[in-house]
Amino acid sequence: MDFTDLLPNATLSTSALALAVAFYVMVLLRERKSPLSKIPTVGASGIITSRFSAMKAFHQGHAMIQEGYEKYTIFKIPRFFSWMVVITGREQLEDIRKASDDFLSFSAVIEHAAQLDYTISPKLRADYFHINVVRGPMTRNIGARFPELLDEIDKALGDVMGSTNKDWVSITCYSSVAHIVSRLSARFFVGSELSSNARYTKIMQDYVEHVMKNGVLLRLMPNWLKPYITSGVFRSHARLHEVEDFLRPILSKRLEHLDNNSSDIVDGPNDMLTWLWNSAPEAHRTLHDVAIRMIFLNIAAIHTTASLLTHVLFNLATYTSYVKPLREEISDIINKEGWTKISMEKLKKLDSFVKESQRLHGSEAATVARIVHRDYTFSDGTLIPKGTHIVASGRAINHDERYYPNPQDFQGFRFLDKDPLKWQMTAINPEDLAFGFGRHACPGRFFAIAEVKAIVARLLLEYDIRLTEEGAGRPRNDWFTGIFVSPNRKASISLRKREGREVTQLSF
Ligand code: HEM
Repeated sequence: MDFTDLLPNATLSTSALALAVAFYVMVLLRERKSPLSKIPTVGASGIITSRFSAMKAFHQGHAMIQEGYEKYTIFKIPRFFSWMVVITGREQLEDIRKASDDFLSFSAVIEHAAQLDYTISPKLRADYFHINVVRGPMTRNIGARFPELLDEIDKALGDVMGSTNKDWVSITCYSSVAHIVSRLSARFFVGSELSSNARYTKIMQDYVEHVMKNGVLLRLMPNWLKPYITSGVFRSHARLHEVEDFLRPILSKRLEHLDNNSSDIVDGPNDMLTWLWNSAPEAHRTLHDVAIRMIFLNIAAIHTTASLLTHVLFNLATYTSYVKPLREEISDIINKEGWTKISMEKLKKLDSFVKESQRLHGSEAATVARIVHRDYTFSDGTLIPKGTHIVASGRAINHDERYYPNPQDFQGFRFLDKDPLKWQMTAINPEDLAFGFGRHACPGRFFAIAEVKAIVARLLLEYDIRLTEEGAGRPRNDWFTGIFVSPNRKASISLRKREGREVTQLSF
């Protein structure tokens, strides 16, 4: 072969190399100029090396956030396509609390992370009136509808335990609990017709997986491809139509009783379907609008509550010495006051036990997530450019010795004698970010906590509890994309009706 044959190829390779170098220099200059370059990095910060750190963060993001928390007040970690800026302190949280949505947006985080335009519907973000429904009528009606929740708990526990009520029954904890919570949401949101429908509760239960997992994959695709993949492969439209088919006949019946002047549903059942319809601006009074909001609220409600409840049950089964004092408190209050929302609020030991479970095991590595819509400057002068993801180091704060002595110990009654305004489950507090902070702090927390306490109280009075694999210790948590914590989904607990014996394995 003549050496000159290689020349065109060599010229091509040299041009490609020159282009790559030019691109590298351009990115380098842009990154150097970015205000983010002034913020310390955990992991590598080079253009190429930070990609390796991003890979590490995908598995170990929680450990990197812990490392940054111990060294800095503000830092960044690399994610695959962007930097994640992590704040650690009370002052920065106060800044976030004061900042308007024009600067720091929470809804943009959810829309982006879960690709809601594709996984549910672009109409969802046209109006967020459903958030006010949770803050208003939903929260106001917990007490009035508490007897129905109790009825649903008993039915759902019956599903999980089957007809056997003798000796230890082993249940896969997370899936069983998700089934119970999904039934309760369906009952409170639409009524017993759908809470007893296993297909409906399963669709709602599976929606979280759909938006979280498929949302991650959609983020990697170009926009033109997303509609085809979401519809053809991820079945987004089919799922939505199924929910609409469930809601259509129920809504139609309610629409037979419209107020002539306002087109509000009058005399309808006091539930989410009615509240959503009556709160919707005229342009959003459609089956589609109600269905997509029902789905969104189920996504917000089911996995979060089921995860907390699973942590609580793992802890009851692990730290069994708490069972007796908790049972005594529950019996005492229920005997005096009966089963009401108010009596749940009086269960102070249970409140502390649930909160400690959330603190030690359930807290997310990154909470209070916001996307910067307009360049934003924290009060210490740190400038964060538009488009950046900001989070707070929730888990590291929850495991900080300064706020929680012996933070790695499980102390079920840690919060019992502390100021309830700051330390009861429903309180929002910069030293515990489990329900977020500021204007977007979780509005569903009052419902979630009443629900968790009622399920645990009912369960403790009726059943004994233990780990199925007694010698193995508390089941280890799992991590999703390095920063989202989940209780072990496969682990079992065993329950025994408080009289009788016989062994069965049940799973949902
Ligand atoms: C243990 C259960 C729950 C946990 C741990 C939890 C946690 C959270 C967190 C961390 C946020 C973000 C707050 C922020 O970034 O500042 C949030 C927001 C939200 N949660 Fe919950 N949540 C739970 C249960 C529920 C329930 C039962 C509902 C009822 C529908 C609900 C509805 C919402 C809604 C609508 C938002 C968005 C608020 C907004 O955009 O302003 N959550 N939740």
